Amino acid sequence: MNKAKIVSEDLNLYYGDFHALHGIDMTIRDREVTALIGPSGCGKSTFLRCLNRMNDIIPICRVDGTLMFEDTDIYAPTTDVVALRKRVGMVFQAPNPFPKSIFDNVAYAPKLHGLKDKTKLEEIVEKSLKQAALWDEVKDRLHKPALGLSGGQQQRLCIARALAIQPEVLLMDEPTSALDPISTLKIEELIRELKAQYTIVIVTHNMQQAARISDKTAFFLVGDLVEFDHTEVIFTTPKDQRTEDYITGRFG
Ligand SMILES: Nc1ncnc2c1ncn2[C@@H]1O[C@H](COP(=O)(O)OP(=O)(O)OP(=O)(O)O)[C@@H](O)[C@H]1O
Repeated sequence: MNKAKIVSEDLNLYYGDFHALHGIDMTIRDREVTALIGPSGCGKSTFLRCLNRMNDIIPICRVDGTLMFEDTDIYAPTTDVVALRKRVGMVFQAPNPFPKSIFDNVAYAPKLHGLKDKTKLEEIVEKSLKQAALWDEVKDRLHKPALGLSGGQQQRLCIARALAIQPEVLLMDEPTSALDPISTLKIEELIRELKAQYTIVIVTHNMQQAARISDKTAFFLVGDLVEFDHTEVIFTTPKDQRTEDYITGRFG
Protein backbone atom coordinates (compact mmCIF):
# COMPACT_ATOMS: atom_id res chain seq x y z
CA MET A 1 0.00 0.00 0.00
CA ASN A 2 1.35 3.44 -0.89
CA LYS A 3 2.07 5.74 2.04
CA ALA A 4 -0.55 8.17 3.29
CA LYS A 5 -0.06 11.62 1.76
CA ILE A 6 -3.08 13.54 3.02
CA VAL A 7 -5.17 12.44 5.97
CA SER A 8 -8.51 14.06 6.78
CA GLU A 9 -10.00 13.30 10.18
CA ASP A 10 -13.41 14.51 11.21
CA LEU A 11 -13.10 17.51 8.89
CA ASN A 12 -16.05 19.88 9.06
CA LEU A 13 -16.51 22.97 6.97
CA TYR A 14 -19.06 25.74 7.39
CA TYR A 15 -20.01 28.58 5.07
CA GLY A 16 -21.46 30.88 7.74
CA ASP A 17 -24.29 28.79 9.29
CA PHE A 18 -24.30 26.28 6.47
CA HIS A 19 -22.56 23.02 7.39
CA ALA A 20 -21.09 22.00 4.01
CA LEU A 21 -18.78 19.10 4.98
CA HIS A 22 -19.74 16.68 7.74
CA GLY A 23 -16.86 15.00 9.58
CA ILE A 24 -14.91 13.80 6.56
CA ASP A 25 -12.45 10.96 7.19
CA MET A 26 -10.28 10.12 4.21
CA THR A 27 -6.73 8.98 3.54
CA ILE A 28 -5.29 10.03 0.19
CA ARG A 29 -2.33 7.90 -0.75
CA ASP A 30 0.90 8.84 -2.47
CA ARG A 31 1.04 8.39 -6.26
CA GLU A 32 -2.57 7.37 -6.57
CA VAL A 33 -5.39 9.06 -8.40
CA THR A 34 -8.28 9.78 -6.05
CA ALA A 35 -11.56 10.78 -7.70
CA LEU A 36 -14.23 12.78 -5.86
CA ILE A 37 -17.71 12.15 -7.25
CA GLY A 38 -21.28 12.99 -6.28
CA PRO A 39 -24.21 15.15 -7.37
CA SER A 40 -23.95 18.89 -7.75
CA GLY A 41 -23.59 20.72 -4.44
CA CYS A 42 -22.45 17.65 -2.45
CA GLY A 43 -19.17 19.26 -1.38
CA LYS A 44 -16.60 17.75 -3.77
CA SER A 45 -15.01 21.07 -4.74
CA THR A 46 -15.25 22.34 -1.18
CA PHE A 47 -13.28 19.33 0.03
CA LEU A 48 -10.76 19.63 -2.81
CA ARG A 49 -10.21 23.31 -2.01
CA CYS A 50 -9.47 22.47 1.63
CA LEU A 51 -6.42 20.49 0.53
CA ASN A 52 -4.50 23.65 -0.40
CA ARG A 53 -6.58 26.09 1.61
CA MET A 54 -8.19 27.72 -1.39
CA ASN A 55 -11.25 28.30 0.80
CA ASP A 56 -9.24 30.86 2.78
CA ILE A 57 -10.36 33.51 0.34
CA ILE A 58 -14.00 32.99 1.41
CA PRO A 59 -14.41 35.08 4.56
CA ILE A 60 -17.47 33.18 5.91
CA CYS A 61 -15.73 29.83 5.62
CA ARG A 62 -14.69 28.02 8.81
CA VAL A 63 -13.05 24.64 9.20
CA ASP A 64 -12.57 22.27 12.13
CA GLY A 65 -11.13 18.79 12.46
CA THR A 66 -7.71 17.74 11.25
CA LEU A 67 -6.23 17.76 7.81
CA MET A 68 -2.63 16.58 7.64
CA PHE A 69 -0.36 16.73 4.61
CA GLU A 70 2.37 14.36 5.72
CA ASP A 71 3.68 16.17 8.83
CA THR A 72 2.09 19.51 7.99
CA ASP A 73 -1.16 20.44 9.68
CA ILE A 74 -2.80 22.19 6.72
CA TYR A 75 -5.08 24.40 8.83
CA ALA A 76 -2.61 25.20 11.63
CA PRO A 77 -2.30 28.99 11.99
CA THR A 78 1.47 28.67 11.66
CA THR A 79 1.28 26.84 8.31
CA ASP A 80 2.81 28.85 5.49
CA VAL A 81 0.08 28.83 2.84
CA VAL A 82 2.42 29.88 0.02
CA ALA A 83 4.74 26.97 0.83
CA LEU A 84 1.73 24.64 1.08
CA ARG A 85 0.44 25.69 -2.35
CA LYS A 86 3.89 25.11 -3.80
CA ARG A 87 3.59 21.49 -2.69
CA VAL A 88 -0.11 21.16 -3.53
CA GLY A 89 -0.75 22.61 -6.99
CA MET A 90 -4.12 23.14 -8.63
CA VAL A 91 -5.69 22.99 -12.08
CA PHE A 92 -9.12 24.53 -12.55
CA GLN A 93 -12.21 23.67 -14.53
CA ALA A 94 -11.86 26.08 -17.41
CA PRO A 95 -8.39 26.48 -18.89
CA ASN A 96 -7.14 29.81 -17.57
CA PRO A 97 -3.73 30.63 -19.06
CA PHE A 98 -2.37 34.09 -18.38
CA PRO A 99 -2.49 36.48 -21.35
CA LYS A 100 1.23 35.93 -21.85
CA SER A 101 3.39 33.72 -24.02
CA ILE A 102 3.41 29.93 -23.63
CA PHE A 103 6.92 30.18 -22.18
CA ASP A 104 6.01 32.90 -19.70
CA ASN A 105 2.98 30.97 -18.46
CA VAL A 106 5.14 28.02 -17.45
CA ALA A 107 8.06 30.15 -16.20
CA TYR A 108 5.74 32.39 -14.17
CA ALA A 109 5.64 30.49 -10.86
CA PRO A 110 9.32 29.48 -10.78
CA LYS A 111 10.18 33.17 -11.39
CA LEU A 112 7.79 34.22 -8.65
CA HIS A 113 9.60 31.83 -6.32
CA GLY A 114 12.87 33.61 -7.13
CA LEU A 115 14.41 31.65 -10.00
CA LYS A 116 16.26 34.03 -12.36
CA ASP A 117 18.73 31.80 -14.20
CA LYS A 118 17.63 31.81 -17.85
CA THR A 119 19.02 28.36 -18.69
CA LYS A 120 17.37 26.80 -15.65
CA LEU A 121 14.06 28.46 -16.56
CA GLU A 122 14.32 27.10 -20.09
CA GLU A 123 14.99 23.64 -18.70
CA ILE A 124 11.98 23.81 -16.40
CA VAL A 125 9.72 25.06 -19.19
CA GLU A 126 10.80 22.24 -21.48
CA LYS A 127 10.51 19.57 -18.79
CA SER A 128 7.07 20.76 -17.64
CA LEU A 129 5.72 20.97 -21.18
CA LYS A 130 7.03 17.47 -21.88
CA GLN A 131 5.42 16.14 -18.70
CA ALA A 132 2.16 17.76 -19.75
CA ALA A 133 2.44 16.10 -23.20
CA LEU A 134 2.41 19.48 -24.93
CA TRP A 135 6.06 20.05 -25.86
CA ASP A 136 5.92 18.62 -29.38
CA GLU A 137 2.94 20.80 -30.26
CA VAL A 138 4.40 24.06 -28.97
CA LYS A 139 8.19 23.83 -29.07
CA ASP A 140 8.39 26.05 -32.16
CA ARG A 141 6.02 28.68 -30.83
CA LEU A 142 7.03 29.09 -27.19
CA HIS A 143 6.98 32.88 -27.44
CA LYS A 144 3.55 33.04 -29.06
CA PRO A 145 0.48 33.93 -26.96
CA ALA A 146 -0.92 31.08 -24.87
CA LEU A 147 -4.42 32.24 -25.71
CA GLY A 148 -3.80 31.21 -29.32
CA LEU A 149 -3.79 27.53 -28.29
CA SER A 150 -6.84 25.27 -28.52
CA GLY A 151 -8.88 24.66 -25.35
CA GLY A 152 -7.32 21.22 -24.83
CA GLN A 153 -3.82 22.60 -25.38
CA GLN A 154 -4.56 25.47 -22.98
CA GLN A 155 -5.58 22.97 -20.30
CA ARG A 156 -2.36 20.97 -20.81
CA LEU A 157 -0.49 24.28 -20.57
CA CYS A 158 -2.20 24.94 -17.24
CA ILE A 159 -1.08 21.50 -16.11
CA ALA A 160 2.49 22.32 -17.24
CA ARG A 161 2.23 25.61 -15.33
CA ALA A 162 1.20 23.74 -12.19
CA LEU A 163 4.02 21.20 -12.63
CA ALA A 164 6.69 23.88 -13.10
CA ILE A 165 7.18 24.32 -9.36
CA GLN A 166 7.35 20.56 -8.86
CA PRO A 167 4.40 20.05 -6.55
CA GLU A 168 3.86 16.71 -4.83
CA VAL A 169 0.09 16.77 -5.10
CA LEU A 170 -1.99 17.99 -8.02
CA LEU A 171 -5.60 18.99 -7.41
CA MET A 172 -7.85 19.05 -10.44
CA ASP A 173 -11.36 20.51 -10.33
CA GLU A 174 -13.26 19.04 -13.29
CA PRO A 175 -10.29 19.60 -15.60
CA THR A 176 -12.00 18.24 -18.70
CA SER A 177 -15.54 19.56 -18.35
CA ALA A 178 -14.88 22.36 -20.86
CA LEU A 179 -13.07 20.11 -23.37
CA ASP A 180 -14.02 18.04 -26.41
CA PRO A 181 -13.79 14.21 -26.21
CA ILE A 182 -10.36 13.96 -27.86
CA SER A 183 -8.79 16.59 -25.61
CA THR A 184 -10.47 14.87 -22.67
CA LEU A 185 -8.86 11.55 -23.56
CA LYS A 186 -5.46 13.25 -23.85
CA ILE A 187 -5.81 14.73 -20.37
CA GLU A 188 -6.94 11.37 -19.00
CA GLU A 189 -3.90 9.67 -20.54
CA LEU A 190 -1.75 12.38 -19.07
CA ILE A 191 -3.23 11.90 -15.60
CA ARG A 192 -2.41 8.19 -15.78
CA GLU A 193 1.19 9.05 -16.70
CA LEU A 194 1.58 11.76 -14.06
CA LYS A 195 0.53 9.35 -11.34
CA ALA A 196 4.01 7.78 -11.50
CA GLN A 197 5.35 10.98 -9.93
CA TYR A 198 2.44 12.85 -8.39
CA THR A 199 -0.49 12.29 -6.08
CA ILE A 200 -3.60 13.41 -7.92
CA VAL A 201 -7.02 14.34 -6.55
CA ILE A 202 -9.64 15.02 -9.17
CA VAL A 203 -13.23 16.22 -8.95
CA THR A 204 -15.29 14.87 -11.81
CA HIS A 205 -18.93 14.79 -12.80
CA ASN A 206 -18.16 12.08 -15.25
CA MET A 207 -18.40 8.67 -13.63
CA GLN A 208 -16.84 6.90 -16.60
CA GLN A 209 -13.88 9.21 -16.23
CA ALA A 210 -13.54 8.36 -12.52
CA ALA A 211 -13.74 4.67 -13.41
CA ARG A 212 -11.14 5.03 -16.18
CA ILE A 213 -8.48 6.99 -14.39
CA SER A 214 -8.72 6.67 -10.62
CA ASP A 215 -7.42 4.16 -8.10
CA LYS A 216 -9.75 5.27 -5.33
CA THR A 217 -13.13 6.93 -5.51
CA ALA A 218 -14.89 8.98 -2.87
CA PHE A 219 -18.66 9.36 -3.19
CA PHE A 220 -20.07 12.49 -1.53
CA LEU A 221 -23.72 13.27 -0.86
CA VAL A 222 -24.98 16.50 0.73
CA GLY A 223 -21.77 17.05 2.68
CA ASP A 224 -21.26 13.44 3.76
CA LEU A 225 -18.56 11.14 2.52
CA VAL A 226 -20.84 8.16 1.92
CA GLU A 227 -18.26 5.71 0.66
CA PHE A 228 -14.56 5.72 -0.11
CA ASP A 229 -12.86 2.68 -1.57
CA HIS A 230 -10.96 1.22 -4.49
CA THR A 231 -12.58 2.53 -7.67
CA GLU A 232 -13.33 -1.00 -8.81
CA VAL A 233 -15.26 -1.67 -5.61
CA ILE A 234 -17.23 1.57 -5.83
CA PHE A 235 -18.28 0.83 -9.40
CA THR A 236 -18.92 -2.90 -9.11
CA THR A 237 -19.77 -3.82 -5.53
CA PRO A 238 -20.49 -0.63 -3.55
CA LYS A 239 -21.42 -1.26 0.06
CA ASP A 240 -23.88 1.60 0.46
CA GLN A 241 -27.22 1.63 -1.33
CA ARG A 242 -26.87 5.37 -1.98
CA THR A 243 -23.59 4.79 -3.84
CA GLU A 244 -25.23 2.09 -5.92
CA ASP A 245 -28.20 4.33 -6.71
CA TYR A 246 -25.86 7.11 -7.83
CA ILE A 247 -23.50 5.05 -9.94
CA THR A 248 -26.38 3.27 -11.64
CA GLY A 249 -27.83 6.66 -12.56
CA ARG A 250 -30.88 6.55 -10.30
CA PHE A 251 -30.23 10.11 -9.19
CA GLY A 252 -27.76 12.96 -9.64
N1 LIG B 1 -18.62 30.46 -1.15
C1 LIG B 1 -19.69 29.80 -0.72
N2 LIG B 1 -20.56 30.36 0.15
C2 LIG B 1 -21.64 29.71 0.60
N3 LIG B 1 -21.97 28.44 0.24
C3 LIG B 1 -21.14 27.82 -0.62
C4 LIG B 1 -19.98 28.45 -1.14
N4 LIG B 1 -19.36 27.59 -1.98
C5 LIG B 1 -20.12 26.45 -1.98
N5 LIG B 1 -21.18 26.60 -1.17
C6 LIG B 1 -22.22 25.58 -0.90
O1 LIG B 1 -21.60 24.42 -0.37
C7 LIG B 1 -22.17 23.24 -0.92
C8 LIG B 1 -21.08 22.43 -1.60
O2 LIG B 1 -20.63 23.14 -2.75
P1 LIG B 1 -19.47 22.58 -3.69
O3 LIG B 1 -19.17 23.60 -4.71
O4 LIG B 1 -18.36 22.06 -2.86
O5 LIG B 1 -20.22 21.33 -4.35
P2 LIG B 1 -19.78 20.42 -5.56
O6 LIG B 1 -20.11 19.03 -5.14
O7 LIG B 1 -18.39 20.68 -5.96
O8 LIG B 1 -20.81 20.90 -6.67
P3 LIG B 1 -20.63 21.05 -8.24
O9 LIG B 1 -20.49 19.67 -8.74
O10 LIG B 1 -21.94 21.66 -8.66
O11 LIG B 1 -19.45 21.92 -8.49
C9 LIG B 1 -23.27 23.70 -1.86
O12 LIG B 1 -24.50 23.66 -1.17
C10 LIG B 1 -22.89 25.13 -2.19
O13 LIG B 1 -24.03 25.90 -2.49
